Amino acid sequence: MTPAARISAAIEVLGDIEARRRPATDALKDWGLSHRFAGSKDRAAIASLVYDALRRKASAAWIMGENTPRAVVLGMLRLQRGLNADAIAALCSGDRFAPEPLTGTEREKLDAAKLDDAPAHVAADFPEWIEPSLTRLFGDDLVAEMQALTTRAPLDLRVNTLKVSSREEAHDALPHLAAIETSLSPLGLRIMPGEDGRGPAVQVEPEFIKGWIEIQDEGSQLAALLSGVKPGEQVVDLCAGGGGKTLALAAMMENHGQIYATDGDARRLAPIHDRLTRAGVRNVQVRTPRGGADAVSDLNGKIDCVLVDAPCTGVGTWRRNPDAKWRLRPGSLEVRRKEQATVLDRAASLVKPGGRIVYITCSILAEENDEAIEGLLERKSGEFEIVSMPRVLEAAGFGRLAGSMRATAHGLQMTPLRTGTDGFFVAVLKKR
Ligand SMILES: C[S@@+](CC[C@H](N)C(=O)[O-])C[C@H]1O[C@@H](n2cnc3c(N)ncnc32)[C@H](O)[C@@H]1O
Repeated sequence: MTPAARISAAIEVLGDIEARRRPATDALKDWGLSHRFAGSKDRAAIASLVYDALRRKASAAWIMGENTPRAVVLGMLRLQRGLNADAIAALCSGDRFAPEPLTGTEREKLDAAKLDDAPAHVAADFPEWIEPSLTRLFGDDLVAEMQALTTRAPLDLRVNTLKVSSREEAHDALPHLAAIETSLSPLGLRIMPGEDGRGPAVQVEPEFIKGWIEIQDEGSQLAALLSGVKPGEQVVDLCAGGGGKTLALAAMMENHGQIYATDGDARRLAPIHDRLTRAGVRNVQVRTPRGGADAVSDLNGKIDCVLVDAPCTGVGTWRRNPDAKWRLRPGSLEVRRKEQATVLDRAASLVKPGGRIVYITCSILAEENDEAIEGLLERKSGEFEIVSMPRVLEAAGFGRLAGSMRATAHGLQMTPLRTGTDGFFVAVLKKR
């Protein structure tokens, strides 16, 4: 397919996403099924155009003065890909499979491409209704912070110290990935996205299959490291899901002590078994819930550290899932908040006196971060105290990071702008 034909395809897919209000992955999959002639490079290029258009949907529509899929794709080519009006006109030739030629107005709009008067939620591409929450967190940095969340995310790897002695060893074994060492996590390797937005297929690397490396955002690595878990501790990973954090905790504990990994949804736990084996983890008991029964009821009051990697809106991962932001609704935030209260209450009964709850979300919304913590403190009046973030950072050996992370009322906020990671929140509560 020509570059112009790929743009036509991206406009078509975007139209499908809008018309049927469906996730981008589904629309792209359907497009691929009905256009079997398109090769894998074409599909990847089209997906990349669609995701970039979703990243800049509001600002692209603003500069074009209309909200059609064509306008959004054209505006994105200008704003996100940096093409000038001439380059875009050359692509829109009207030839077979190419988009129709630019109208005079489109050309003028692309030439001007002005966002100066755009309101913050347009200039930085987020739903207007979350602006009050974001303003409370970011203040004057609102636009810069949210614009950083419209960029493409790198692919981060965590080096598994149960299998490799050092990050350097893994790095040296994978020179063709052109990875760089992450600056904050001592275990991270970072692969920048390619021109077309694609990353390498890390899962086929022999080192991945041997368990030397895991795919994990640097922010997620840091969140696990800030838990400060140590060899010999009793730990519950209450929302373990596919086990991303569980694996990181097991490596920190050097396979000593015990991690109980569970999740409210048994299906989410399914991949964890293979991942534990591949990573050489031997200190994890997977507790799969059955028939609605609590899988860790025997552990009440016995646990040193309960990790709550809470269900959340995932606003902090919008670089990777840009269509999720346009589907976020107040109702879904409310549902997540109730789930967060449930998991925090469950964690509160598992932790022993003197033990701690480490609360993590991949969100930047105060409603599911500081406010979730405030909710627990109120419900369990006097039982818990916040561990101050300088202490958490010092204890985990990360005192030097205090300046890069944003301190909130009760925890720490990582963001693409401040830490170059996904937007992660971490708070630590100690049981008195
Ligand atoms: C952010 S995901 C976990 C990701 C995982 N820890 C990782 O690092 O790969 C949140 C998880 O919370 C689980 N969850 C939701 N409500 C829950 C509940 N009441 N009890 C336990 N887990 C729950 C979801 O099924 C989901 O797997």
